[in-house]
Amino acid sequence: MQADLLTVQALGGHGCTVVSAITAQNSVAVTQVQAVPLEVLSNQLNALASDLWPGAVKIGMLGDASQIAALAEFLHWMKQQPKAPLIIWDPVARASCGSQLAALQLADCAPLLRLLDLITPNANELALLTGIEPTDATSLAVAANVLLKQGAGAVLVKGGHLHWTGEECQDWYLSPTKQWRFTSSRVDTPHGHGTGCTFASAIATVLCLDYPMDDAICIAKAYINQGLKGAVPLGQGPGPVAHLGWPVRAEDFPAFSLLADTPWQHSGFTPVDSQSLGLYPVVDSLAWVEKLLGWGVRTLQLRIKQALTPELEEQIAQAVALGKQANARLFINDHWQLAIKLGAYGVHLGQEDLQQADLAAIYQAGLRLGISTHGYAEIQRARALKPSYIALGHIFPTRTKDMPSKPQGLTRLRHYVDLVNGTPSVAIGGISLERVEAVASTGVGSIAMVTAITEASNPEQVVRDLLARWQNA
Ligand SMILES: Cc1ncc(COP(=O)(O)OP(=O)(O)O)c(N)n1
Ligand SMILES: Cc1ncsc1CCOP(=O)(O)O
Ligand SMILES: [Mg+2]
Repeated sequence: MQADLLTVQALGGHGCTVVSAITAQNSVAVTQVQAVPLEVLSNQLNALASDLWPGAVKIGMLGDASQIAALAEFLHWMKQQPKAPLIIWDPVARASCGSQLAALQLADCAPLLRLLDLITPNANELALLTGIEPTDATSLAVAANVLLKQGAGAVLVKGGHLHWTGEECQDWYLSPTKQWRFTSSRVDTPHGHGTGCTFASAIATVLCLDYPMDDAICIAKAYINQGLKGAVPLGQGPGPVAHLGWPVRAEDFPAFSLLADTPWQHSGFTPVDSQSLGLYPVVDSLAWVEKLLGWGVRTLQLRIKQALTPELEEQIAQAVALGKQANARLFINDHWQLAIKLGAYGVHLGQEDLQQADLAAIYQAGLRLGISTHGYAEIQRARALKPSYIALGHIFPTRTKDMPSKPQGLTRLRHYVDLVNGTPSVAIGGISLERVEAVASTGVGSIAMVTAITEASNPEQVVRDLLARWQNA
């Protein structure tokens, strides 16, 4: 519980606690576990809920089956209220010193499982709950599915005890619609007391700060990695994981992939010839490409959201020829086959496009590749592909495209610029002339935009002003 509160505090949340059991424990052993009476449990829950409604509830060890039932009843009520909290359960069975803390029986847990947005068992807890040892990817998925069938929204199997993954620590996220893997190198330290609680509390806190689940897990994992690297011995057993604030070092973040992604080793897409791509208009016609090149633009994108037709091919062919003549960096959006066929400078692909496109063909053809991202996890997925640039968006509200994600804002953009760690970066979404200096101050290498140019009453003047402002920013 101390680890929970330190984590919530360090990541910018405010934590309140409900004690389910009093334990006598130190870094070496747990010598007593005494569940509190049900009345005491429910009085604590009511006291907090009537005062400070939570954005998320993180549950740790529960004393016995009657507590699980009482808590489930309370959370069921909470879930029906207007601002239902997210509920995350770290089903603690053992302390990190090895002592048994609680027995976990699936039948007892069923009323709670169906209320969960996320459950975060390690390999032992998953096996205790489901009776299935996760000895490989298949058995892990079968075991996780047992919990999903009980109604849990998602299962994150923590990789600390998944020894078959070798030097890698892999955390597996499975929900009815999403399957992800978060991979880090194992941190070699005996000091990891409180790691499980810290991880789940970090996820809960970051979700409360309005990050999506994939980002919350990514940030929580980076928080754990930096905390393990910074852990020092205190007491005679494993020292506590350190609480070092919002993670910012790229090396602490896990790799992120969809389970459907095919691993692929290569030395990196052809680089762009400048760390800073500068002004990057995104337009939907050959006529715009021609005008922009004439006004001095040297990075641009042809984004025609249309199926492949001979007319489209002709437009793209002419745009590629114009781009070459002007020695410009012309990226083709989505239509990677045509881009390869016509020898374009580069291709821009989004996260969904990555699943359809033949990346190896783009790589072998020597085309540059830009990838869209909308947060920490997608940036990590993109980084693993070693693209020519990474686009970060959408920074401000945009009318140009329906975005499933929320605007990122400048603070997150600053963090993302650190995370891309040297890969050229592009900011996109709602960027206008007035916002150039603020966006440039984040250190991002380029500003991409649509309507600030295409809907301007004097686009040529706006482009010339944008070029000048970027130069001076
Ligand atoms: C520079 C840049 N950033 C992001 C996008 C968006 O790409 P994507 O997510 O694939 O969406 P569509 O543009 O295809 O609708 C982009 N095109 N360019
Ligand atoms: C294609 C795209 N991808 C993310 S935001 C965006 C549109 C940006 O348009 P605008 O500059 O008009 O906000
Ligand atoms: Mg696309």
